[in-house]
Amino acid sequence: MARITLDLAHAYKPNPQQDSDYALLPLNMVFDDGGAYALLGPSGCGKTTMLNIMSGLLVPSQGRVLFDERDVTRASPQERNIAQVFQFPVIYDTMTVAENLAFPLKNRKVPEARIRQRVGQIAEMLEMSGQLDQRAAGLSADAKQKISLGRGLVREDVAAVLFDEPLTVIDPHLKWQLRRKLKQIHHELKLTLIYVTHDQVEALTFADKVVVMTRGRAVQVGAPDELFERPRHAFVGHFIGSPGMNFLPAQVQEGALVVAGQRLPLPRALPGGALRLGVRPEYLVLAAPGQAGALPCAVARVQDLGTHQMLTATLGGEVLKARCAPEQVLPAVGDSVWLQVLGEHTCFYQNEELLA
Ligand SMILES: Nc1ncnc2c1ncn2[C@@H]1O[C@H](COP(=O)(O)OP(=O)(O)OP(=O)(O)O)[C@@H](O)[C@H]1O
Repeated sequence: MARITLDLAHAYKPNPQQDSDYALLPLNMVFDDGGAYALLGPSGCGKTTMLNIMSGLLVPSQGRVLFDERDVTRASPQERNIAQVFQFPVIYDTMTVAENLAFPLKNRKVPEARIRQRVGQIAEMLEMSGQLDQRAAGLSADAKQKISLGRGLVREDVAAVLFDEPLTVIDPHLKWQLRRKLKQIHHELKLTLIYVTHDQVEALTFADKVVVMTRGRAVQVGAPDELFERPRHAFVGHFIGSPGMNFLPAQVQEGALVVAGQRLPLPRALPGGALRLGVRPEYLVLAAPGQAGALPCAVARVQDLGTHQMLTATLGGEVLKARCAPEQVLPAVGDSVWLQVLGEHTCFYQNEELLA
């Protein structure tokens, strides 16, 4: 295994002039040996570009890639000793499940006894022990993709295992199980795993550290709870969570915080200029009329979502969402409601960046 350092940028077109010419803007990032990482972001943000640069399928247009201290910028995937799992199964239909799992080990001339042991271990982890002697051809798409996962995980000597949206073809119920399974496998095998997805649930369940990306930029690398509690960039607040963070334009004026034309006590030292106040629906609670740090809003919608209720309210032209307990008695549509926008979980952003 290896610690992977990226100090690079990538543009597919020659002579990039502006930020939008880059698939990956200049970045400096370290993936620790043995870590479980997810690269998370919307379509086109640069996840696959970053993964392909790590695997050696793509040479960055500037900068370099290090595996530990070794410069591998121009080394092939084989030279880097990387295992990869793609969206669709890459297996041999004519071989049995066991032969498929053994293949990467046979190629590396691992002794037979060790191969049997390791194939047995991986099959057990993926709950495929009963299918080891079956031919892959007759298996479902889900089972075939499980074999692909197994082939990615079977070698002990790889620098890292890279996954590119590996659960896309998997049935939703099994997907849920496999996400958890992969996390457990990571703890048992202690391999460096890097997992590309645009699905936050997948990223947050699987990874110890999530790299959140938008428009070619890695805007935050953090544990799932850090991304939830202290999004360092407004995009992270918006992208993580369901729904994402509420944002309100705000300004410091004469020692007060002005939000939607109302003056609130300044919660902490904040600079002048345009700010954005961010508060997650989970922390936007109902308050008594006139309570410090609360604002009067109009109830636009109340939804019973089983595990919780979602209250949607408007404040001037802004829309706010509050996640409320299922049994909480909520005001009716059209009523006025006071919502606590200031509290210990409230974040402030300037130019999209979290202020200290
Ligand atoms: N071979 C290529 N040639 C030119 N531009 C490319 C190429 N591959 C990707 N791009 C562009 O680079 C940017 C990043 O693409 P990339 O595939 O890395 O994003 P992604 O986050 O993996 O998206 P998706 O989830 O849709 O695969 C996009 O604007 C894309 O159009």
